Amino acid sequence: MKSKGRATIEVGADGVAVITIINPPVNSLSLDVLNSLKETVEEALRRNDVKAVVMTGYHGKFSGGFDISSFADLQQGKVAQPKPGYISVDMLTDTVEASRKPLVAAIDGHALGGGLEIAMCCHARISTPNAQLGLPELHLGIIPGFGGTQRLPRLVGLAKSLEMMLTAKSVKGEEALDIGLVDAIVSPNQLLGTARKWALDIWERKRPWNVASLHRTGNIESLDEAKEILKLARAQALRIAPNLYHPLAYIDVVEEGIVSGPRAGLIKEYETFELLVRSDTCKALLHIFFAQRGTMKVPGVTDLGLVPRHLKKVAILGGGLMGSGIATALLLSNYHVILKEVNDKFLEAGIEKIKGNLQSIVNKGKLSQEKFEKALYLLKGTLDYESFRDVDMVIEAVTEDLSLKQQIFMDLEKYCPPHCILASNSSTINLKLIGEKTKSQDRIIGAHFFSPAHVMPLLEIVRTQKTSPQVIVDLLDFGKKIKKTPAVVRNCTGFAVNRMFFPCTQSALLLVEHGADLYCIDRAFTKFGMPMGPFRMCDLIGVGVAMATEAQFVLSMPDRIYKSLLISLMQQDKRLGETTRKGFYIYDERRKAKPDPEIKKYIDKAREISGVSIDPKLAKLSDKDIVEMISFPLVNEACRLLAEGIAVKAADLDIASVMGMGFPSYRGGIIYWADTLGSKYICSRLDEWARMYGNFFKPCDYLAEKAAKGVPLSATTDPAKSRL
Ligand SMILES: C[C@H](O)CC(=O)SCCNC(=O)CCNC(=O)[C@H](O)C(C)(C)COP(=O)(O)OP(=O)(O)OC[C@H]1O[C@@H](n2cnc3c(N)ncnc32)[C@H](O)[C@@H]1OP(=O)(O)O
Repeated sequence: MKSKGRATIEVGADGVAVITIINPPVNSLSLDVLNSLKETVEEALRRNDVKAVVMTGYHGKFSGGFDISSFADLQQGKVAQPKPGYISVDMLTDTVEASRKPLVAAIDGHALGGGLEIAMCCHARISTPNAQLGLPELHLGIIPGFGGTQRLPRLVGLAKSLEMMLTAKSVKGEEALDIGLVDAIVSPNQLLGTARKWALDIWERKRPWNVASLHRTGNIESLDEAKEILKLARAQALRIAPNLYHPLAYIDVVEEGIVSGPRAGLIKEYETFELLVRSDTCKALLHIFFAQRGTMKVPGVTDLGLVPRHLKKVAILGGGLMGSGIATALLLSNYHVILKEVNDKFLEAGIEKIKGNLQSIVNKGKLSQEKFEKALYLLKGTLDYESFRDVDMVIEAVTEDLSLKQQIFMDLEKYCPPHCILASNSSTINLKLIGEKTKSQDRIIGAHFFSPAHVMPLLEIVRTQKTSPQVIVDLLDFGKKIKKTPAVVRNCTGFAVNRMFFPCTQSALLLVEHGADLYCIDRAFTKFGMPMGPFRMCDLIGVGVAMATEAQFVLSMPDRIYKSLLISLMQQDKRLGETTRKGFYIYDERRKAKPDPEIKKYIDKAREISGVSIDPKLAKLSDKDIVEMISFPLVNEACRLLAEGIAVKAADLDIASVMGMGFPSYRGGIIYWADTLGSKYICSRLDEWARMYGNFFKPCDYLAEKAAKGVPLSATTDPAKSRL
């Protein structure tokens, strides 16, 4: 059983008490820890042999913030503070911050959320250069609840604090020093010593007693300026996340502190926190938090005690959009990369794309020139397999052509060392077919990236029945190292993400051919929270890719394909999407999409050929109906993935939908969202549409069964029965 978290106190001969927060792995602030922290601070303040206090975290980690796993108890009202705002006001403000003995925070590792809020109550903060300090609460659908909304603006200024909180981004030690969040940075081995001395210096008046963070005014803007900044922040929050309430609630709380004083701000912060922690948004985002970490746990694989091997050198086959994006991601994580192309021209183009990707990161100020050059130094181009003799992994990223891929895997088997992992970035083709002509099936695996590969957060890891657990463990570790969230799924055509996404496009085509407006569909989808609608997405990936994907699905799921000729008619006229500046939309030179009235011509023709008649109801669909008619087929396919054991946990599909398709995280992912609507409702609507528009909408057995029993879709199969 996990031991209780606690805080310990150790008083040195110098009169400094070191209070250590202990709750591995991230020293989160459970109620046990907070109670113990209060007791140790009170002890330090009481004891005559204590002059000053240093607060730190166990094992080089200050604190990852309030214990997120206890949020469920808060939501269910199982725990409550002894009185409103007790932790924030009584404990942190009136005990820690108001203490007459100086407290200094010694920060290494993470000081996030409640962790940073406690540090901000101290009278000085010393940090290491690599420490990460931030208030990421908005990512969880809440606002800081331990005074962060009031202290951060007063320490670093309103504008910077809004930037940090609204983006939920942390800053490292150096930047924290620049903006006034910490008072000094030192190396980890000097941290405690420096913090002790700093605390004693304050006690001995060798350093000034800083005004408490809550009452500082030096860095905060004037009232007029502050109001202007808050107005801009509200506009920005509405633009970025129009469906979300909590960023606006957070701005209101900050404003309350500025207009009515920090104490009033603390009270409003408490009230707002209590409200938000019970919101659907918070529940969905908490689900995503744990689901994301859960992807690293693959039953029957990660519980075998295997240690991931160190992959040093990786070869990438193909320098196109995907290959160059993958290479960029690897170079940024310090992997040696060999890029192979078929001729000089393509190789040069691939290398140029990689340089362009890296340069754009430099231009955004997120990569130094030195690191840019280091990344390029790690890259080698080649036209043959000679340099593949010592690679640890190859990622094939050539076009979706089965026979080409089969030939490549046969070649790889000849040239690569026996330990080398043979990965394919195929987005749709069944891996069993790709590796069919080799004897290396135990080391063949899918490493499916999403475009742009150096930006998109998901790595879909596809295992066949023969892929060895060691190779899966290696890929999970590799995914984490290149800062992707891995999701392990079973092999099939389209794997999880594309298999779920395909019915979305199909359903959109069906609706349009039956009379719905294409642009209304895309608009309803983006209002729902998707980054773009299915037609805009089709233009982005290109009509050619959409056709190739469809060809694969026509073979693997012929019984539930909606046959539309719309895309092939567009292809015949070279309306290939964004690249040709004409697809479902037309594009200006800055790639801004505009509806094109000409598209009606293609829709009419497709309708005429397939003999579909217009259903006038579809021209007047509400946004809600559009979203459901497009998304429920997706839910249906997700259910098939669970029934077939392609995904072992419903939560993995939530992550795959959020990180691979841009499904809004604040809706908790596809299955979580579906469960908020109820399996019965979804099944009945699909049934209704199946009667009206055909088998494409027919609910699968898994969905029908859950609906009949009235149980959630996430109540998955017996894992033992799953094929994983
Ligand atoms: C009142 C306050 O204002 C409210 C708050 O403080 S809300 C909390 C704010 N803090 C956060 O949002 C930080 C969340 N945590 C993180 O971002 C990352 O875990 C981290 C950067 C601290 C560490 O990252 P990393 O080293 O990659 O470890 P990671 O795999 O994420 O986490 C390790 C384990 O700690 C758990 N964990 C991380 N932060 C936690 C937290 N705040 N509470 C409880 N558990 C936490 C994870 O669930 C995971 O558990 P598992 O091993 O059982 O899956």
